[in-house]
Amino acid sequence: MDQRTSKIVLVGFMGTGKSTVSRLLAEQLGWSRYDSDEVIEETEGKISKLFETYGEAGFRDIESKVLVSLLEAKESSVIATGGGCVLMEHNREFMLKHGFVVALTADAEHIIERVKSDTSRPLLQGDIAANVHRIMEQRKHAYDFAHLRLNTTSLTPQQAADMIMKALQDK
Ligand SMILES: Nc1ncnc2c1ncn2[C@@H]1O[C@H](COP(=O)(O)OP(=O)(O)O)[C@@H](O)[C@H]1O
Ligand SMILES: O=C(O)C1=C[C@@H](OP(=O)(O)O)[C@@H](O)[C@H](O)C1
Ligand SMILES: [Mg+2]
Repeated sequence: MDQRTSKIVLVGFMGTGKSTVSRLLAEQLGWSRYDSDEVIEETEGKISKLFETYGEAGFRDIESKVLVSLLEAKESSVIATGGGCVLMEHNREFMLKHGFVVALTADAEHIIERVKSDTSRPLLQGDIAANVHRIMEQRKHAYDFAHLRLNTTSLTPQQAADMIMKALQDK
């Protein structure tokens, strides 16, 4: 990890709490916070529209560019990524090089409960439960590369943030 600046990068499946926990962590650390999905929506438009117009591959290209720019910025920050950005090897390498990468996990049933009334994730629309199970199976090892894994199934977002803070102090 580049020692000139510090970055905490949260990765994990949709609904594991990356966006939520990143807010708490950034507040606790007094660091900036970025969420790649929010940056994309501010600069390029709604994620569902981007999937419609450019397909998933087009969205991934935009996402990778945003991720690289956030990781290269010379400031300490907490970065919440979208759940699929880990699918590109280059992104995984870049995250490991520039930050402390924390993978949030949760079991499928809790994830379904957390995301079922949210229509903002195009990959989950339709039969949300079936889509969660199918994509989780496809990505079952996708988050294994992280420096740290944290199962949030029975944690509140604050407890998850506290455990990440503790891991940083013990590092
Ligand atoms: N540890 C948790 N326990 C219960 N609900 C959670 C937890 N973390 C996040 N949530 C809720 O789950 C939903 C998805 O969280 P979010 O932070 O958007 O996940 P992600 O960014 O990983 O997709 C939100 O409604 C959030 O409030
Ligand atoms: O896992 C994925 O492929 C995606 C996750 C989403 O972000 P969250 O993980 O924050 O839900 C968002 O980037 C997009 O809908 C695609
Ligand atoms: Mg998110």
